[in-house]
Amino acid sequence: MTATTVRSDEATRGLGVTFEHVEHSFIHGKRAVKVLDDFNLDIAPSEFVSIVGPSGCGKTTALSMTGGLVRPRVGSVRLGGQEVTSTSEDVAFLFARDALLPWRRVRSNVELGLEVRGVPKSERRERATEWLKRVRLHDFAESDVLHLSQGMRQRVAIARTLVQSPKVVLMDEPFAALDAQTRAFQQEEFIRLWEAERPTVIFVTHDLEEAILLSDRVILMAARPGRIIADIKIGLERPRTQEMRTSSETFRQHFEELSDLLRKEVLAVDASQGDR
Ligand SMILES: Nc1ncnc2c1ncn2[C@@H]1O[C@H](COP(=O)(O)OP(=O)(O)OP(=O)(O)O)[C@@H](O)[C@H]1O
Repeated sequence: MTATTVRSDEATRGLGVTFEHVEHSFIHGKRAVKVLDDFNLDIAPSEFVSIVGPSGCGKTTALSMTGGLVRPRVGSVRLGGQEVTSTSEDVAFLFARDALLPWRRVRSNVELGLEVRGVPKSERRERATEWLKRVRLHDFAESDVLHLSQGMRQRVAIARTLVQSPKVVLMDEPFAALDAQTRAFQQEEFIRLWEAERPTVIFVTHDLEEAILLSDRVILMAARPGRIIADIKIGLERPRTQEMRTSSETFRQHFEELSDLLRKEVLAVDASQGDR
C-alpha cells in the first residue's frame, strides 16, 4: 500500500478539510497585518498533513480556523463540505502543553471530553479504560497526573483526544515539550494509534524530520503574508519507523528538498525584516 492509499473502511473515519481563497488579517495597534493570503488547501478524508514554515507565517491561525476558533475574513474553510462556523464535536485539538487538569486523576482526565458531551458514565469508563490500555497507562488510571513524567502526561492527553473518536485532529507542535528520546517514542506511538483509527490530521511543527516521518503530505508555508509555496507528497511506506530517518533514501531526499526551501524562506523573512 502506498503512503497516500486509504482503504475504504478507513476512509470513513476522517472528514475532508478545504480552505478556499482564505484571507485573514489581525489588527496590531492601528495596523491590519495580513496573516493569510489566498490560502487554498484540500485535505482528503483520513489524510495526515503537516504544515511547516517560518515562525509567524500563520500555521496556528490556519489550524484555529479548522477548529472554528477563528473565522476567515475572506474565503471559507469547510469540513466534510460544511462551512466551519463554530467549534465542532468532530474536531479535537492536541497541543504541546498537555493542559491536563491537576485535580483530576488520569482516568478522569481521559474522560473529560466525553463528560462535557454528556456521554453516560458507564460508557465513559469503558472507552477511557480501552484508551488507557492503548496508550499503555492502564496501571496508572487512578494516579495523580502530577506524578507522571512529561511523556506519560502527553500519552494521557493523546488518549483524552482520541477517546472522543474525532474525525479531525488538529495538532500544534504536540511533541515539542518532550526530550528527544521521548519525542521519538511518542511519534511512533501516535502514528500506530492513528493508523488504527485514521482521523484526518493537520499537524503543525517546526521539525521537518517529524513532519516527513508522520505525514502523507507536507505543506510548506511562506510568511508575510502566509501562503503555500510547496505541497509535497511523502513517498514513504507505512507503517513508518524511526529507522527511516537514517535508512531511507526517500526520507533523505524529502528532507533535503524541504530544508532547502525552508532555509530560503527564513532568509527571505529575515531580509524583509531588515528592510523595515
Ligand atoms: N489573536 C491574535 N491577535 C493578533 N495577532 C495575532 C493573533 N494570532 C496570531 N496573530 C499574529 O498572526 C501571525 C501568525 O501567527 P500564527 O500563530 O498563526 O503563526 P505560526 O506560523 O503558527 O507561528 P509560530 O510558528 O511562531 O507558532 C503572527 O504575526 C501573530 O503575531
